[in-house]
Amino acid sequence: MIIERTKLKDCLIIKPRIFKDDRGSFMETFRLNILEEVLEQEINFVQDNQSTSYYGSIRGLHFQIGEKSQAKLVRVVKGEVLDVVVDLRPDSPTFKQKFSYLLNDENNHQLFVPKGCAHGFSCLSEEVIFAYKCDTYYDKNAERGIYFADKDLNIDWQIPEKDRIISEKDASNPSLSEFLEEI
Ligand SMILES: Cc1cn([C@H]2C[C@H](O)[C@@H](COP(=O)(O)OP(=O)(O)O[C@H]3O[C@H](C)C(=O)[C@H](O)[C@H]3O)O2)c(=O)[nH]c1=O
Repeated sequence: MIIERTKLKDCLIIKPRIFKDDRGSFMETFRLNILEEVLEQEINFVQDNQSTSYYGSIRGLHFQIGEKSQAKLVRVVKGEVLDVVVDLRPDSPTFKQKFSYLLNDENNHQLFVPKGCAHGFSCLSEEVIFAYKCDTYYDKNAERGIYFADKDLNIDWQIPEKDRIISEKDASNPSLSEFLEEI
């Protein structure tokens, strides 16, 4: 398992070692000690999630606030996504910067999304099974979102406008500047 840093502090790319033979393949998808060693902090994942998305779906940009802020370890079990992380940590040198990365069932890479960041992904393949760990339980009251097509973030989700599938909730998220005015 190789862990690489990204331009966002503590946002990591995890590259599992894949063992292939005539039967198929094997990989370790999670090793707490390796992650904690790189992050130099304890991680206590408490909840696993899984979603299925169809081509054109864009889920995000989501995060939980305050004590309910979540770190996530995200991966694609099937298909391909463009995964996007936005740094919302005011004290971070990359505050308001984004990081995008392709996750798919070929490279089997994963992303560690640190607390204080918004997260989302676009479904680039016909169907995606997306699985991830969270270090804080879901709390609907602490859930916030930023508009996926925020003009300042200018994220290229790689989905033509006519093909996009967005939830009503996500279509009505505030812009980044509107959210920052509230905090
Ligand atoms: C996240 C979550 C949702 N739910 C319920 C709430 C809704 O009734 C239903 C669908 O929720 P939502 O539309 O928020 O699901 P996503 O759009 O996939 O949300 C996720 O999308 C992006 C990619 C993220 O990074 C977040 O982890 C998460 O917000 O599941 C739960 O019961 N528990 C949960 O932990």
